[in-house]
Amino acid sequence: MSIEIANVTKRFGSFVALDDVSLSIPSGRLTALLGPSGGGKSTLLRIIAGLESADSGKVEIEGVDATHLSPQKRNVGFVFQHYAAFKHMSVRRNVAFGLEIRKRPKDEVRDRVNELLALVHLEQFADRLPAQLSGGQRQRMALARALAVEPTVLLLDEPFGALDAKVRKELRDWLRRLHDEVHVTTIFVTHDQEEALEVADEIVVINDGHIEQIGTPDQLYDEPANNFVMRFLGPVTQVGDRLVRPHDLELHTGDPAPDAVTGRITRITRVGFEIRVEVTTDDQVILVSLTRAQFVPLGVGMGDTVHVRIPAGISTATAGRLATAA
Ligand SMILES: Nc1ncnc2c1ncn2[C@@H]1O[C@H](COP(=O)(O)OP(=O)(O)OP(=O)(O)O)[C@@H](O)[C@H]1O
Repeated sequence: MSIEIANVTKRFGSFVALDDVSLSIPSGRLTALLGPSGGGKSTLLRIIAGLESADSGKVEIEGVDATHLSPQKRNVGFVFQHYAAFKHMSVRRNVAFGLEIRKRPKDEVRDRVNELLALVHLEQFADRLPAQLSGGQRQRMALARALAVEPTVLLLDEPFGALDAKVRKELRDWLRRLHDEVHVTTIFVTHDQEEALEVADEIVVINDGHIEQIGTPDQLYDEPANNFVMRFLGPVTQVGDRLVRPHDLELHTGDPAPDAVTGRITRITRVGFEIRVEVTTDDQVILVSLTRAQFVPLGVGMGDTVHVRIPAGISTATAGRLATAA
């Protein structure tokens, strides 16, 4: 285990930002801290970095008690949402900075910087100033700079948060590939469930100062520990007293299956490859998500009567607890 967090509590005045949090983060993995705004993700990351100190509890990094170590002594690299580069220095010099202040030999610095610029695909921009880069390129430079000093742990706080959706997506894929190449233990904060599901080996869901669940993307998605995780990880809809994912539902016409509920189609929306069908029953509105290939053969339209059922083996939640459909 690379990072051990034991019983960490952090208060700001009377507000409890982290409440007795314990967590093991494995070496060499890409771990996401995921949760809603204000839940405590950044505070936890800053405590690992040494930028904030816990009121109680312990932080261990690679077997060393880091609880009272300064950030410089923890050998961590950071990248934040708005990365502060040295504006008057070229990309190359920005990346070299950490090595130069450590007085590493010139040849070694040059070779390492070239290697890092290649890794983040910025070789051709080495002599530009940071202001001459796009937002995505600047965040890649920030990552190269953080990696230059070979940190034990790389900490990323919403590193792509300020970028537009398309660039975010590209950088996400790129971060995953980069991590597969360098394998440095990486922790990144995000409030975007899709980003966490796509990139992380392991996800820690943090809400209201405590951990709701830790698991792989599949575990969280398929076996959410509670309603909060189920709702946070993806869309849900309610059928009777059960929460279920809209794309897990089945729609049929004709005679209703014994376990189906019946309603009328009150809305049909097409979003890319997905068809969202709203079915209104006597007492609820159910959202069903189908592919075009599933929807077209049904031959249904607005106002038609349809039956909705939860197929066997689908993970559902009831108010307050989890159940699996029989
Ligand atoms: N220096 C501080 N002084 C007072 N309150 C703080 C301070 N830093 C954080 N908080 C509070 O602690 C709570 C947790 O903040 P934190 O930044 O860890 O949340 P987060 O999960 O990272 O949210 P976001 O995604 O919005 O950054 C918030 O309610 C925040 O207002």
